[in-house]
Amino acid sequence: MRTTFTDGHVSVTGYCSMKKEQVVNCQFSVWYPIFKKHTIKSLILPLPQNVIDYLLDDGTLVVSGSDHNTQQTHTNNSDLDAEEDIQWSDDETTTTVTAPEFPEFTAKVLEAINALGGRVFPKLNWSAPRDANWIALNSSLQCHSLSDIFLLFKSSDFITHDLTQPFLQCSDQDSPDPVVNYELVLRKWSELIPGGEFRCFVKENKLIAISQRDYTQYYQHILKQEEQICQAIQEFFSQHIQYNFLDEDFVFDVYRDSQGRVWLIDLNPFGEVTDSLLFSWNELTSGGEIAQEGPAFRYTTSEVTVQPSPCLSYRIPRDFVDLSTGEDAYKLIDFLKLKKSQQEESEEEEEENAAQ
Ligand SMILES: Nc1ncnc2c1ncn2[C@@H]1O[C@H](COP(=O)(O)OP(=O)(O)OP(=O)(O)O)[C@@H](O)[C@H]1O
Ligand SMILES: [Mg+2]
Repeated sequence: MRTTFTDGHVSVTGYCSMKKEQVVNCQFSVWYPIFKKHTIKSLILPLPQNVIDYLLDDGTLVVSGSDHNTQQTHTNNSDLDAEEDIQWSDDETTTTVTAPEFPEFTAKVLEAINALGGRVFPKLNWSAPRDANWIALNSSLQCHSLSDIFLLFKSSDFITHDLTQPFLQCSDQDSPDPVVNYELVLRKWSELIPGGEFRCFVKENKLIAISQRDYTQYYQHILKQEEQICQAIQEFFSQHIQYNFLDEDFVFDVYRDSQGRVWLIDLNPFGEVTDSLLFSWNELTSGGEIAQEGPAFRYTTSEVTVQPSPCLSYRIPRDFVDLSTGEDAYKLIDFLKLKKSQQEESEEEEEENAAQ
């Protein structure tokens, strides 16, 4: 969920009157228990306040490597003979940048990651850090440790949006903001083929529209199987989703796997915080041509309309910008250190694998 979307769609506000309650209902921990059987296995961990504070503190991007078993050096002077140790001193006083440690939380997260098979997709109450995948060593949202998760979360505007202004675009601004209990959502990593993902718009409990999710690409199979796809999604909706959610207006995302089985991926508020993809919010709310008979189904039909990836515009590395303006050298240093330790670790793994 986010406030702005720089994908060429014109963002016009005021089409729908999304309420704070609707946003509350779309939190992962609200919908997951209802639709557990039809979605990817996930675990929810409450986020302690000190972890929230750390995620919001953009003074330093310090990511602890302690759960990686790498020897990060937060040192006293006696260790300084190690070649790689750098001490940042500020005249007489020595400042050592220390990554905060959250031993209890780290243990819980690692346990959850292991229970989910060692590789997870992380989210907060609403959003995944999709705008930050470029920063990860593997350029993916796949995480193996808490430091992988922290690096993505601290680099993501979508995550900051969840933490600071989840009710920004709601029409009932005069009412007090509902209390949000922040949660770390860990989902079992699943190799989803982007061409199998669709976004479905539900208004007054009626499925009115379906859009290809990755609309920047042309997928021939969608064109070929238009009927079957639309049919499978409609059946999934009427059998498992319709009337089972707390709201009558919402947006749900599905994945149709290679066997044709449909899975629920996410639930989103029916409103402009949710990207309307190949529709416009005006169309979806005005009740015009859409959904006279069954849902309208839209997908990209040729290479000609292929557009650049919507998240490209998020890829300006904030840390480099800050460094260039001289505001915070530590950020870049920590970032580079982290990259280095991850690199070394993956090299070690490779060596171990090679040795076996
Ligand atoms: N468990 C998973 N394993 C691997 N990839 C996943 C997993 N869950 C989701 N994804 C991928 O990440 C994308 C984004 O996931 P999700 O919809 O949960 O994020 P979001 O922040 O709610 O996105 P949006 O802002 O579009 O609603 C999905 O379209 C899918 O491609
Ligand atoms: Mg979503």
